[in-house]
Amino acid sequence: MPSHRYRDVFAKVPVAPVDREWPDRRITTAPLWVPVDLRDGNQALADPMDPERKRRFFELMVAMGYKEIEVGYPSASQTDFDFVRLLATSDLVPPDVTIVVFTPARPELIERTVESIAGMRGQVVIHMYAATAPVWRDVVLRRTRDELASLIYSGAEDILRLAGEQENVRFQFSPEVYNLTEPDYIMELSDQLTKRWDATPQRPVILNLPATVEVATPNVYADQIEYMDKNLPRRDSVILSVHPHNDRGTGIACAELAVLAGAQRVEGCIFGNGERTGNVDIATLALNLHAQGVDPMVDFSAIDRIRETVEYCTRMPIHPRHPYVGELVYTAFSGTHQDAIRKGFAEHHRRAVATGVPASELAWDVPYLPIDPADVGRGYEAVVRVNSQSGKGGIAHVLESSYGVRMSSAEEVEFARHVQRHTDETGREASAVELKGLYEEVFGCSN
Ligand SMILES: CC(=O)SCCNC(=O)CCNC(=O)[C@H](O)C(C)(C)COP(=O)(O)OP(=O)(O)OC[C@H]1O[C@@H](n2cnc3c(N)ncnc32)[C@H](O)[C@@H]1OP(=O)(O)O
Ligand SMILES: CC(C)C(=O)C(=O)O
Repeated sequence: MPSHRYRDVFAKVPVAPVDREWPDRRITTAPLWVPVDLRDGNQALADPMDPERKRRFFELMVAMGYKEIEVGYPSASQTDFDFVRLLATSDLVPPDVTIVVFTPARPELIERTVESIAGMRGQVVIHMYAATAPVWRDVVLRRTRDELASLIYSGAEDILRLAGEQENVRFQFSPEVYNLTEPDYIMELSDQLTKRWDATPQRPVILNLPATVEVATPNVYADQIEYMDKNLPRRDSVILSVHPHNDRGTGIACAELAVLAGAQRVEGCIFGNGERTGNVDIATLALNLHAQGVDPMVDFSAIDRIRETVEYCTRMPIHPRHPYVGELVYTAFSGTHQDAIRKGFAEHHRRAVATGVPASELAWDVPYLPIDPADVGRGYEAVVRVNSQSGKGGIAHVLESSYGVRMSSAEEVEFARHVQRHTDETGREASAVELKGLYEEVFGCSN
């Protein structure tokens, strides 16, 4: 492998030293989640969402309780523009939901973006971006630092001129590929933008710091965020936001460490659609909080319905091992896992009876299941499934939970031998019905 062709992040950009505090902190409240499925997710699809899909996805996000939603790139396509117009002219947006529209720093596209939000009654954020990292400056935009800064300030002034008088409008800036941009440059841009946009605690500016392409271990991103948190001018008038992608497969860790490091707002996609390996998965982030006893402030109690809508709108299936939502994530095939789960369930129900606390409210300590599948609307039928990797505990659990069949310890051992022979022969999973048939063959009746 020609690994010598690549350099680590430290060879590409100065990472400012920070007296880091994030490793000692804990997350005790949910950040503000901002789903960008209708923009960053949408732009990565082979077939972008049609109006009906956009609307269905938007309604899903509102129903789940998201309070700020990026709804599109209105200057990109008529579909995007029309969708924002639909939101501006209908009652689809509840009063407590803020709409975000996305634009590059190009005057004609800013104008079109502002046109799209005319008449919007609720809160709106105009989100302007420009790539600030050296390779993008030199190769893509072909501008020096100063020239690019002028382009950004000019975009900021255009936005202010066209929409600054609208009291329901706030401003956001994203230095694209923040994680590869010099910190002093971001500091300078941020200082100028918060000054020009007149950021105040009442009308804060959102500074969104994207890991547009993941390039380093998550601790480096956390340091980069904590540095901004500690050094940004007008910090109390800035909402510090992050936007991790998942190129190294560590988008979740980047987002979590960034929140520890001071990020107040997290952009991502539900189940992680997005450019290349995706945006950070804000469903996993939310349910990670839930699993630590922190209210995620969004509702995943019917996760399969959410999955169906997301799959329909993106036309992409969700992997069976996807955290919290995958078909197999609450299922054990292997014997010792099944045995532990079975004992864990029994103990859980014993404690429920002993304490009088309903099983659905009782503290959860069932081995191998980080959360109770019922919290996300899953049943228990699929928790234990049987194949040649299974053992007597799991087999007994399936028979008991599906048919109320209880075996003695000796019967469990004997029956497991028969099942093992059967699954070894077939090489497949044995369903509950098959197990019942086998049981009747072996013991001659169903008790
Ligand atoms: C990290 C992100 O996710 S960024 C968002 C990416 N999303 C999308 O691109 C989806 C929607 N985009 C589009 O529909 C189109 O790209 C449009 C309508 C915005 C622009 O289309 P076109 O005018 O045809 O330009 P094109 O797509 O080739 O973009 C490249 C031009 O934009 C310029 N540009 C790129 N980013 C920015 C920016 N943030 N601000 C200002 N100019 C920019 C480039 O320098 C280039 O200009 P040049 O042609 O003078 O060299
Ligand atoms: C411009 C920002 C928000 C973005 O989409 C990215 O950098 O990935």
